[in-house]
This record gives sequence, C-alpha cells and structure tokens, in this order.
Amino acid sequence: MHGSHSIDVLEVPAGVGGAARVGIGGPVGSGKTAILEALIPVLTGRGTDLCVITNDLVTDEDAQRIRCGGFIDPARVSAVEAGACPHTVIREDPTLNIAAADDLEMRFPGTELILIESGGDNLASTFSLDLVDWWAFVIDVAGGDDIPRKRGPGVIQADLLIINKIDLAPNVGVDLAAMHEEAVAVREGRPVLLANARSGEGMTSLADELGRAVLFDR
Ligand SMILES: Nc1nc2c(ncn2[C@@H]2O[C@H](COP(=O)(O)OP(=O)(O)OP(=O)(O)O)[C@@H](O)[C@H]2O)c(=O)[nH]1
Repeated sequence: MHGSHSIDVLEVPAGVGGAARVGIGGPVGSGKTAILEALIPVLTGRGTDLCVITNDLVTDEDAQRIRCGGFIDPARVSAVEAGACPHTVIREDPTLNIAAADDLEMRFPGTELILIESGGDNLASTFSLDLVDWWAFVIDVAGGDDIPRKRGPGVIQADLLIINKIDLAPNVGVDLAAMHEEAVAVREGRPVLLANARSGEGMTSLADELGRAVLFDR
C-alpha cells in the first residue's frame, strides 16, 4: 500500500533476555580473566546459573582459559573475536555480543547471569547499556596509583570500580589506602572494591554486589 512501510520485528524466543548481563572491562592485564576464574566458583557455590562471554582481539585465548579451569561447563563459555578495536563490540556496535548472549540463553534456558569480559585496551572503554545491565571496570595496583586521578571514563562511569592486585602494593610502592580514597573521591562515593584475584580476596564482596545489583539478593 502506498505510504505504508513494514516494520521488522525481531523474533526473540521466549525466555531469552531474562538473564542479567554484566560487563567486566578494564585495561589489558589488569586481571579480568583472573577475577572471573575466582568469582565463578563463588557464584556457582551460591547456586547462580551462569554463562560467560569473552572478547579477545583475534583469538579465543581467554575463553579457552576459562573453559579449561574446570569450574564451569565449557559449553557455557562463548568467545567473541573483537577484531581491531575492542571498544566497538561492547559499545558502538555490541550486536555480536548480544547475539552470543542470546545464543547462550537459548542453549541454557535457566541462565540467570551472563558475565561478559572485554579486552579493553585503555582507561576509556565503557559498555553499551544495550548490552549490559551493570558493569565493573578493573584496574590494578601495579598500573600505578595515579590511575584514578586520570579520570578515565571506565574509572568514573562503571557501576563498580575494582582495584585488583592489592597484594602487589608493597612491591610497587603504592599506598593502597590513599589510592582507594582517591578512587572513591573521583567516583563521588560510588563503590570501589579492593581485590586480589589470586587469593580470592574481595570475591565474596563482588558476588554480594552482583546479588544486590542484578540478581536481586538471591
Ligand atoms: N599478584 C597478582 N597477580 C594477579 C592478580 N590478578 C591477576 N594477576 C596476574 O596478572 C596477569 C594478568 O591477568 P589476567 O587475568 O590475564 O588479566 P586480563 O585483564 O584478563 O588480561 P587480558 O585478557 O589480556 O586483557 C596474570 O599473570 C595473572 O596471574 C592479583 O590479584 N595479584
């Protein structure tokens, strides 16, 4: 009919989109994968039904590492190859990640939580709210205690800032209390969590935070 136009309605299968989608971003090497490795057993121990998506530039190395860990069914871990720019697939055009999350929910219908790790390359990476409901940004003590002062969008905008590798503070001459205080100040009081992904310190608090923020205190 002249003047009318069709509207494409995307078919979303029943149940898909029900899981909370959570981003874990931050600079290369800050410990995002290590945090997932320490966090997943805490969450599954609480009975949370979860899946994982990793974003690597051109490999599925992080996904393989999590699949090999033995703490999650390897089929529940999907890899998105981000190509040249890691920001694009979590912010400008998160279509690939949304498709990967939908696919996981279709294959595992009871999924309550999807953790999406992104291989960001600097302090500017943020997640699109079309992709995630909530996101954390991971920096580490060894990267320098001036990172909060640089006020990168990740540091400022994330729902939670995680300062990881706190065990290394004495080795790199960082005053942890001052770094924490400064991070809280630049975030105007929004949450900042101190963590040591190697020992698991902070992971109970992180699981509690996720419980409050997206799992509604299950
Ligand atoms: N001492 C110490 N080392 C850590 C901690 N967390 C991670 N690491 C180490 O830091 C290195 C980088 O950790 P990853 O988990 O691979 O970091 P990532 O952010 O996932 O790195 P990309 O995926 O390359 O962006 C590894 O050698 C980890 O063992 C921590 O809390 N303390």
